[in-house]
Amino acid sequence: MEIVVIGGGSVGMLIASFLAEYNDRVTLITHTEDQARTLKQNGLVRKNIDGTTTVCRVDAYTDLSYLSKDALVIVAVKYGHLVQVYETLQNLDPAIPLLFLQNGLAHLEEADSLPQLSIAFGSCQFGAERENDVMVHHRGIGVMKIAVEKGDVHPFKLLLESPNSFFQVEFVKSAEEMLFEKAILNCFINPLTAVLNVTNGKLVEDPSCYKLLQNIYKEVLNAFPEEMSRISFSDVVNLCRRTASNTSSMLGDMLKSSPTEIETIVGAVIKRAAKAGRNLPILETLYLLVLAKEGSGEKM
Ligand SMILES: NC(=O)C1=CN([C@@H]2O[C@H](COP(=O)(O)OP(=O)(O)OC[C@H]3O[C@@H](n4cnc5c(N)ncnc54)[C@H](OP(=O)(O)O)[C@@H]3O)[C@@H](O)[C@H]2O)C=CC1
Ligand SMILES: CC(C)(CO)C(=O)C(=O)O
Repeated sequence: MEIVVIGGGSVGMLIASFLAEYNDRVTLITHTEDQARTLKQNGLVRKNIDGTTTVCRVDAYTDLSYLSKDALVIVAVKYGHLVQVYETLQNLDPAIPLLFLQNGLAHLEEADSLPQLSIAFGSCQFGAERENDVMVHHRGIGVMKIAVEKGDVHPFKLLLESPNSFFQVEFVKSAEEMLFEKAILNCFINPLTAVLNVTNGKLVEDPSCYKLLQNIYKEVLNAFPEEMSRISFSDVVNLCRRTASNTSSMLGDMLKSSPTEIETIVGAVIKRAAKAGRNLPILETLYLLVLAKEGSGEKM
């Protein structure tokens, strides 16, 4: 089966490189002709956690017009780019299975209304950082969780076949639960790293950041006692440690002066707390700080 990854950024390049290790029909859909051409010429280069380099062959295009009928399509663009991608997907064969890898909550309902019969959502607990058109750094080991929201689970099972222990996939039952838990984890890491301009590891190395993390944890625990029974404070600390050298995707956006995913991650969690009559004042402050920084257009 062909695997097509839309989005030649950090996550798209990283997973395409792992998938290409055991599937010789991996295609990346990039934004620019330049990136597609260089990828085809030079291959996709992954800088591994242990300092080694892996080069994989992938195909690359800027659109899906050539797509074969037996493809699995993985969407690895930022939330803000999904509107454009949805338009393309509307015109694809409904039999083509789709997997969405965005952080946040807003895309869950939106993607459900696409014509495709099999739709799954993923939650990536690894760190990835694109260096240039052909090179990506693997910045933290973590599983990719997948929940099949509708349709056939079978086409997604192919993702379980990776022989590489650094790329592990796990199936879970509820996409809603999985995405909410990941959004909560992102609420601890993404806005703080974006505001402070630090890597994920700094949040647990610096005593003041650590205290802030503890305070946010207490606040979120109070707002969502049931959901938080599945997320311990050590889960938060471990995610920071496992992705210590990563620039979070939100900080990455700030550094590029690109729109962040603050609404679909932190905004959505604050709204859900408000519905339950709970306030999240620390998180709301971070949310506003990110919005203010974004609005100022200041490059960090
Ligand atoms: N980076 C990380 O460590 C992690 C990220 N995530 C999540 O994964 C998702 C993707 O993030 P990330 O990979 O970091 O983002 P990036 O911005 O690095 O990558 C997204 C890529 O998609 C490209 N793109 C946008 N629209 C299209 C399109 N229509 N067709 C083809 N390519 C397109 C962008 O091109 P251009 O730059 O030209 O716009 C960019 O190269 C986000 O939701 C993020 O929150 C989850 C876990 C970890
Ligand atoms: C897993 C983590 C926190 C890695 O940085 C991430 O999801 C992100 O950067 O958006």
